[in-house]
Amino acid sequence: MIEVDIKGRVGTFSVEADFAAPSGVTSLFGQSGAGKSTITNMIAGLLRPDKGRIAVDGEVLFDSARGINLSVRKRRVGHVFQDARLFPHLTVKSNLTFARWAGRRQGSRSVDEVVELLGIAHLLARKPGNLSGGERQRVAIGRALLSAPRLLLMDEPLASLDQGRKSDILPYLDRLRSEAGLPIIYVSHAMEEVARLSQTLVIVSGGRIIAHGPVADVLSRVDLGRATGRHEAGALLEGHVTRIDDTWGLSFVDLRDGQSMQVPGLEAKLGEAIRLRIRARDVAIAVEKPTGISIRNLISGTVRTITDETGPYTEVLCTVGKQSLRARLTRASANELDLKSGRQVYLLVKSVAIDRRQSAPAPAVLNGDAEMA
Ligand SMILES: Nc1ncnc2c1ncn2[C@@H]1O[C@H](COP(=O)(O)OP(=O)(O)OP(=O)(O)O)[C@@H](O)[C@H]1O
Repeated sequence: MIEVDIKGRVGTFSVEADFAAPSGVTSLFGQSGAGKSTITNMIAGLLRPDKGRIAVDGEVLFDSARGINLSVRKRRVGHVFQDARLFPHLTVKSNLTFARWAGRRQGSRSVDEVVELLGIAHLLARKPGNLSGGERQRVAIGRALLSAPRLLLMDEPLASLDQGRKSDILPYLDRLRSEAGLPIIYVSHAMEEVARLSQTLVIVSGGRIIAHGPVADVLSRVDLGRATGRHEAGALLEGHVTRIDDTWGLSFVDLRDGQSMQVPGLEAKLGEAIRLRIRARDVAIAVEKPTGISIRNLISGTVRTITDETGPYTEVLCTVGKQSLRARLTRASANELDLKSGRQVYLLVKSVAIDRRQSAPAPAVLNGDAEMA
């Protein structure tokens, strides 16, 4: 459990952050300059808040009322930055073992375990200058893990990588989330990463927390508009792979309400829990079941809300079983179909719109609903 309730400033910029998150990955998401790094630097002990309290798993790192302000070292926060910040003159192995020594305490993980977790065994003899950006970041994550942290703080760890390298490293982050067994704060302004990795989402804007909670709940909030980015806005659906059709390369993912989605090219095993991110702009709505159509996913749902916008677009939030889907339509279409709260509709999702980057193993628990584990 991470508990943050702080007020502070850097220069003329003030932050006020109050959120609590259960274990797992908590993402801080916001536009550039929103205050994400300022908040994380306060958690790490690199900046001092004016007042408040920060605790991780009941261990108090900062409490102005009680005069507690642990040093950076005593906080035991493993910090991974956008640039890997490895020692250039040391080999990968020495970078890793140095971290273990510098942590001055025996962590629960051995170097071998961390090397295996991050797939960096073949890099041990090399120096950072001879690694790709993605490899360097994996070593940096390994180094942070070996310093025996109680919290892992990752500040835009993929921001300096191109799309290909990002896709290479994301599966390691999925593994890290499920196997590292420590709370992770993940800072990003890439919705794709945040939606894939997080259990808890914290939206930062203008130095304030404007929303926080289970990631699927926050992403289904159409009122957050600009703060979550309209172009990338979407919802999460979770389910298990119930059937794999090798002939057509399709996996069937149940939506826990008797319906299923067909996803192409999914590298998942039968029975595996999967999280799918469906962007609002990839969803269309029909008020009657369409026939003679190439779209394979016709999901039945109920309109919950429609945003009241003045521009050409509107967003329609629909309930699908216990989950939500968002559709971005023109206001003219929504008006023509007479969409209203409570109306039964069909949500049309092109299978090709759900690409592999958008589909990932589901974290252990979403929405705190044990049934979804
Ligand atoms: N040392 C500083 N002195 C004065 N102002 C600062 C300092 N550090 C950051 N700021 C300002 O505080 C605001 C928040 O910066 P911060 O780095 O926390 O944002 P961010 O959300 O992490 O952005 P990005 O995604 O671009 O890294 C910005 O307006 C920034 O210019």
